[in-house]
Amino acid sequence: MASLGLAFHEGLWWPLLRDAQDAKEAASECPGRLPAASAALLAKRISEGAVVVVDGFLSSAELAATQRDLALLAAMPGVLELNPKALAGDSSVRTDKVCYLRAQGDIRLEKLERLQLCHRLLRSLAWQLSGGSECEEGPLLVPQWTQLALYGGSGTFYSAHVDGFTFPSWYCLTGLYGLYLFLRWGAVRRRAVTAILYLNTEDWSEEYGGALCCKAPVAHFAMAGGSTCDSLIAAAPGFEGEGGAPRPRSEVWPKGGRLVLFDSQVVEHEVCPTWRERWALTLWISR
Ligand SMILES: O=C(O)CCC(=O)C(=O)O
Ligand SMILES: [Fe+2]
Repeated sequence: MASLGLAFHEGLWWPLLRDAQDAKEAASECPGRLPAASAALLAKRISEGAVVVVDGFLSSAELAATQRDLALLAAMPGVLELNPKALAGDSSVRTDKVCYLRAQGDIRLEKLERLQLCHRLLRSLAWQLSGGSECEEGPLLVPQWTQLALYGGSGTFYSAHVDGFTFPSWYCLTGLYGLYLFLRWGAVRRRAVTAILYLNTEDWSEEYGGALCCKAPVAHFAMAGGSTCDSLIAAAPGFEGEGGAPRPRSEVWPKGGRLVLFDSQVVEHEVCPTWRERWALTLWISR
């Protein structure tokens, strides 16, 4: 019983989602930036299993100001730590450094207004993606925290994985152990949409490596008139994979200001070895 309790408490659910907000509440701090008319299309593409890419989600000026914030943050001693897996002694899965940013009471963010804006913009996406109403599959839940990851430029990587975890139907036959796992993976099980905002140079070169490689087709858009636009334009013709065989592998370069969205339970992805510093701010929208 004690280990069940521990699984529940330590097992991601309590620490990670206890103070999550519903989508509407999370968006109340910051108006969503996606053009309202396009948000439904993006949600549809995500539900079809595509990796949605939106270029120009941040303007060049916002990106430059955010990069200044990142330099300040990186200079704060002990703020970026090795990721939890590597800290626990396993560096075979991922080698990035991370810092978890929280919406409230995070003094590190107090003076970093642009980074705060990025955090809020990500947190406002759930309400936009659900079309400003509750989703059929249940309301979306927005954690208070985002993950800021720094991949150093020495071949840092994150091997292939899926962000969520769906329990196979037979797992209930495993009895108490199944219940333990169910609780242990509580928050991961509840991840719905992964939202990543890249904070690197806009002209990221392929030589730098660091692609987000996905086993999924890409649906590519750009903000039509900069980050205050009222519509999205399809940056690549249509939905790659639509009508034909889905592309088995897509490479998404971590260009600054680019937003990437995908179904956390479905899309297998990896960060290929990076030869330049690579920053990514991630939110796992849950349910
Ligand atoms: O930074 C990226 O492009 C993806 C990172 C990732 O897959 C993760 O943190 O789960
Ligand atoms: Fe991931």
